[in-house]
Amino acid sequence: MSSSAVAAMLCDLLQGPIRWQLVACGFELGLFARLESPRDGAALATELGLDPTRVTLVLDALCAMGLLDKAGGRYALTTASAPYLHDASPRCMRAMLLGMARLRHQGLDRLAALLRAGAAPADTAMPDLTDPDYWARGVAGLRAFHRALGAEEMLAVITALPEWPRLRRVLDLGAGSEVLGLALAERAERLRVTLFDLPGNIPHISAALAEAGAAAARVETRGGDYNHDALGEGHDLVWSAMTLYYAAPDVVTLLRRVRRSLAPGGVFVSYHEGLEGARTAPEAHVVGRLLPALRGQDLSFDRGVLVEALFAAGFDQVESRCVPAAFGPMQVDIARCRNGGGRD
Ligand SMILES: C[S@@+](CC[C@H](N)C(=O)[O-])C[C@H]1O[C@@H](n2cnc3c(N)ncnc32)[C@H](O)[C@@H]1O
Repeated sequence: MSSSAVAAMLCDLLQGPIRWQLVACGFELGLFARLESPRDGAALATELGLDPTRVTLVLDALCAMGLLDKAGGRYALTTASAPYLHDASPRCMRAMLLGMARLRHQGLDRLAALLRAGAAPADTAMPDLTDPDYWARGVAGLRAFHRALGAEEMLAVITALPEWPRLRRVLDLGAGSEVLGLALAERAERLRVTLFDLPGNIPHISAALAEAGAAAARVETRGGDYNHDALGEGHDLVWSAMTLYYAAPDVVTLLRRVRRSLAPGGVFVSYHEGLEGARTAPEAHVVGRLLPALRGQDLSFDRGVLVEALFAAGFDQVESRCVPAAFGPMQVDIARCRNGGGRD
């Protein structure tokens, strides 16, 4: 990076927290939900019991960010921002962004204190990512992520597989929500999809499936711990995205069980980050996941670790490539067995 680019980047850093707090404030006060059509800023403030002058300043700043339009003193969501900011939109990112902010920002204002020797201050304790209740609460956030952009990015990887036209049985390991499974079932009538997740998450996922359309009849849930409970068998595709961190006692053991759950000719696809440069890149993952890492949950995989684990688990063909994604580049590892099956 040139020195002038470094200077510009350092100046831009000052904007980041302000931009995020403006969006968080818009969600918290219900501003976005009231700006579907143009509204007078002062009238909106009065309706919400807020200070009209200060609300106008905030609305102007949201306009400056490109999230609102202002015309004749009236404010409204833009065509591009409305799907992500309006609560009634199926792609609203509210639950996702607020959940991710809790995970990624909590304790940020005490970063220096966290680096001192000794235990992290109790008041900045992070959620325990191995706690089943954490994920049950997180289904809403994951669903919002999947609806807004995640499922689309993942679907593109799956439908590009050479096996796609003949896939019938799919297992989504650590699914997080019903969104990807439903999108797959809607895309191809031949597909039967099993969503495997921790038991605490299943009622939330099943409830959403019960409200979904006809394709939901071909999507089933299975609650369990993928380290101990049966994964089923005869899968043409096992998909696992951003979940293998929780493999125990190690990832090779889980991947061996995944291989055995495949039908002859079946394929396993992993969608996880791959850190490079001695864990200094990509910036999106290294910086984005810093706070959890500082709490001792430095879970990101180094690039190549999962490829090695796949070979160790008995797969004999592994293709690996990097794809762009909203939260930073992701490594797609596609594993097959030449002997055509998952048997040892
Ligand atoms: C970061 S989320 C990823 C969700 C989704 N696959 C995605 O890519 O957005 C991790 C998921 O793995 C699930 N999970 C964690 N440990 C698990 C275990 N031992 N057995 C089954 N699922 C597990 C969590 O409940 C959560 O839904």
